[in-house]
Amino acid sequence: MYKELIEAALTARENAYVPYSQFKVGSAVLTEDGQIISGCNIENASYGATNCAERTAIFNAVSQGHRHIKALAVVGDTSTFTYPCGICRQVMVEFALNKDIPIIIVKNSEEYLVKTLEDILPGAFTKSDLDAHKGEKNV
Ligand SMILES: O=c1ccn([C@H]2C[C@H](O)[C@@H](CO)O2)c(=O)[nH]1
Ligand SMILES: [Zn+2]
Repeated sequence: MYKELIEAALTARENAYVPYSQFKVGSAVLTEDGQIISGCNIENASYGATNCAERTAIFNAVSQGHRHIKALAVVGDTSTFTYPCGICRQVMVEFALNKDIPIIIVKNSEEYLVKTLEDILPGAFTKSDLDAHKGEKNV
């Protein structure tokens, strides 16, 4: 079922720009209209400017006009499962169709785990928290 998304993440990993960590990561997202859009990690000599594969894939989708993702796959470069970092989890929440979308943690094309976004970032801070604040503010 997730085969195409996993293959897109594996292919995207080939373009990872990782001169500092040598740790290649690939990711792919499924858009609301069924497109698959991918991304890789892109490092920088100023390490903090590095962009993870998951955010590259999401930002790539958003910059092509998509506002909601229905699923995301991520694959690292080891014999273990690579989970998304905290910043990427928060960015996923911003653009996910809902908190139950599948996040597919891939080891290789045969071995993967399927979690939900709520599983990996329970009780996330969202736009609705800001909306609640606006409604309650009395200055
Ligand atoms: O889920 C992850 C975890 C790490 N990285 C990248 C960031 C950096 O380039 C390298 C090492 O942290 O891996 C990702 O792209 N996604
Ligand atoms: Zn990340």
